[in-house]
Amino acid sequence: MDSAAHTQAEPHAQALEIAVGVLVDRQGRLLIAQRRAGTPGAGRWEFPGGKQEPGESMFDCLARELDEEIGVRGLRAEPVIRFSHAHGDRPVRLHVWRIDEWSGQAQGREGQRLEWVEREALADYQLLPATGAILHALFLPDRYVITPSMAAAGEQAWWPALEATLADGAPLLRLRDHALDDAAYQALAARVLACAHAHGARLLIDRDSDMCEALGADGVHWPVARLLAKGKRPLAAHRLLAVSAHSYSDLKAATRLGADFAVLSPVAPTPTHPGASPLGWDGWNEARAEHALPVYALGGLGGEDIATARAHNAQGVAAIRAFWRG
Ligand SMILES: Nc1nc2c([nH]c(=O)n2[C@@H]2O[C@H](COP(=O)(O)OP(=O)(O)OP(=O)(O)O)[C@@H](O)[C@H]2O)c(=O)[nH]1
Ligand SMILES: [Mg+2]
Repeated sequence: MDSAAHTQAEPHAQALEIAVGVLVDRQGRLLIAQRRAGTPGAGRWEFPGGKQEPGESMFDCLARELDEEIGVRGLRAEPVIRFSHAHGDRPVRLHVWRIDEWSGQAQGREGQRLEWVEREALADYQLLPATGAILHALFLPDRYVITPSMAAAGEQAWWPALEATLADGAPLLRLRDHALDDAAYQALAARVLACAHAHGARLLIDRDSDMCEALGADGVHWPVARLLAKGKRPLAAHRLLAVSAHSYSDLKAATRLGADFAVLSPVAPTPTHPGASPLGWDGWNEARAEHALPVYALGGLGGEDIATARAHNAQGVAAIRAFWRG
């Protein structure tokens, strides 16, 4: 079993527990702080936060650290993601919150520099490793829509359903149609992309990165085996690389090879994959573990499962039928 292997190989018990707070102001800018000389990662930029003290809950730790480091209190905070990664000689487990309301004016109380930065401008800063996972978790939606094949739905019905799905507020889509050859898929994807962008939605395609570039699509979605065969991230950093995973080791490979997010399935039985045995939430938890990337739960789930999914450290729910307005 993957999960047993992981417990033996990576003893998370030794990880330092860290609360991290991302303050977001009314203009959508994020607060970053520069690590001081003499601390690990000096000079790099981070989101404020720090180590849990004995007897303290993670939220109390967040509140204390933000008060100590930047002088803000009265946090209204939403959990965003929890993940572990090796930082220096010790693994750290980051518990990340998004904070939209607080009292007091943020100031560097330990002599550190602070800056309010627009998301797009963060690329100009030397951030701590794994900040990418935090940013994706902050800005990816809680639903990921996978399109049904056009042949199954019928072309007449498919296009109005796409429009209705987009109008319903589907910010992220994957165009899944394995029956089409590359030329037909590319022609379809060009049209779908225009619709998606007209609604401010992003579209990932199932094909190679050259097609993604040629179309100007927002990224690609691959099975993990395809990424393993490629051996490295196939895309520029500004495009999204999504990966389909079914186990702890799939997610580990996806993380190592630079995926931006993953979809882990199946949670529950689903008619589209009748042979697959469901993970259930316990199995999902074990496989999701604390990989440093956002992971959607997929398989027999819908909008009503988003809260449960988020409580299991999921980014949200991915679905075909539940989100398609066909
Ligand atoms: N605050 C923060 N720490 C992070 C992030 N990412 C990340 O790997 N870390 C790591 O998590 C640990 C945070 O501990 P810290 O040095 O801030 O601890 P602290 O505030 O309690 O400081 P202290 O040890 O001076 O009391 C560091 O090893 C840091 O490199 C992040 O985005 N924000
Ligand atoms: Mg700190």
